[in-house]
Amino acid sequence: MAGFAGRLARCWYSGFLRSPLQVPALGLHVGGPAMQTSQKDFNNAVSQLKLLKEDPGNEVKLKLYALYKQEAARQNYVDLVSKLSASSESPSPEAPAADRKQPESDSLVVTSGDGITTIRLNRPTKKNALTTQMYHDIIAALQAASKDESPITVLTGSGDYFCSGNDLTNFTSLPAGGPEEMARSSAVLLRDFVNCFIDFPKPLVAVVNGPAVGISVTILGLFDVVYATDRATFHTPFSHLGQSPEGCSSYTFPKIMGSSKAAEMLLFGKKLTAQEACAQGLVTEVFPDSTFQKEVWARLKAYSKLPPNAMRISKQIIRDREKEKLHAVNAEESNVLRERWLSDECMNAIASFLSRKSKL
Ligand SMILES: CCCCC/C=C/CC(=O)SCCNC(=O)CCNC(=O)[C@H](O)C(C)(C)COP(=O)(O)OP(=O)(O)OC[C@H]1O[C@@H](n2cnc3c(N)ncnc32)[C@H](O)[C@@H]1OP(=O)(O)O
Repeated sequence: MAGFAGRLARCWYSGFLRSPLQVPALGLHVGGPAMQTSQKDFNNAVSQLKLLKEDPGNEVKLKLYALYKQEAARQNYVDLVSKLSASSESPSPEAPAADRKQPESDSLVVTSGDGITTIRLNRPTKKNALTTQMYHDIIAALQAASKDESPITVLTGSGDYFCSGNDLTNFTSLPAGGPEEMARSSAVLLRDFVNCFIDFPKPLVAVVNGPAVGISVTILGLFDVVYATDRATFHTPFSHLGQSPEGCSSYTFPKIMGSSKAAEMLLFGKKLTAQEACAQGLVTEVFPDSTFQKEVWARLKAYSKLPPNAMRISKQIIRDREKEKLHAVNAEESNVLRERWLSDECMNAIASFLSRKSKL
């Protein structure tokens, strides 16, 4: 395990040295004197760090990484304020649901309107990669949506991606219990997250606005309807990452598309186009990107006027006999992944992505 911690520490350190200029908003003075470091001071400090002859050790590197993250938090602050200013200039037709506890982070936006509750992944600069906080927020949003007034619930993304899957930097926040504790708590969170989709009682629709990767693809087997832009692709590169299938895909994908097509995706990471995913039954319908939003939302608004109890009960009849099986599959997949996350294959793949050596 020391090897893993060392590898990640090296990644963090090299990432920090590599990307000082990716830290924006340094000139913004939002606090007291201690916050008033100028861009020049910061750049000087980074240059000095690069000149150090001796490795400052893991403890110092972790401190540097934490400070670097604080600067990233300032950027989030600026992004949020500009988003608030933008939304006060152009009011959206959808309103945040008043009776709903809003997500902890602005990386998830939940709105309700026209009989539809929309859960929007809102981290476009990171291709909507799912942070640990986002998993918690999605769980809370689904729980609230299961009880709200809207007959239909939608999951979609902001920007050009639907979602690039699990945020690979989630694995760098090692808790006191080390990698084993990180793997254990991630497996519990994964299981709880997927259970919410298995148990969701109303029509659940994915509006796939762009490429989808990893867990954002596998959970689609638990949705009732999946609409995709023709720009979308569907990619589950688990073997490339030393990982294994989740989201009940080891069960739903063979059922939906047959075992050999499922194996090509889940074992070999074959990326499907939207048309291929539709031909194989994972996607309900594909729309041209130019009319995607207009056509899909018009259709969903019409569907949301159907009697809600009839839709719920029909979903129950379709899905309920599978629930027990799905819960068992989810538990098994989460346990297997817990082991996988501690494997050399997985650690090397994550370290390689974080040090920018690899991309899908
Ligand atoms: C509770 C835990 C549950 C865990 C469940 C497990 C799930 C398994 C999976 O989901 S496996 C899938 C994991 N995802 C990936 O491996 C995708 C990694 N990302 C990429 O390969 C590429 O970023 C891309 C192909 C998605 C997009 O490439 P493109 O060139 O178009 O864009 P950039 O690479 O420049 O991306 C923009 C910035 O976004 C960061 N980013 C994108 N995806 C992720 C991600 N999954 N994790 C962390 N960061 C991601 C990327 O690093 C860029 O950041 P930067 O601007 O700071 O450089």
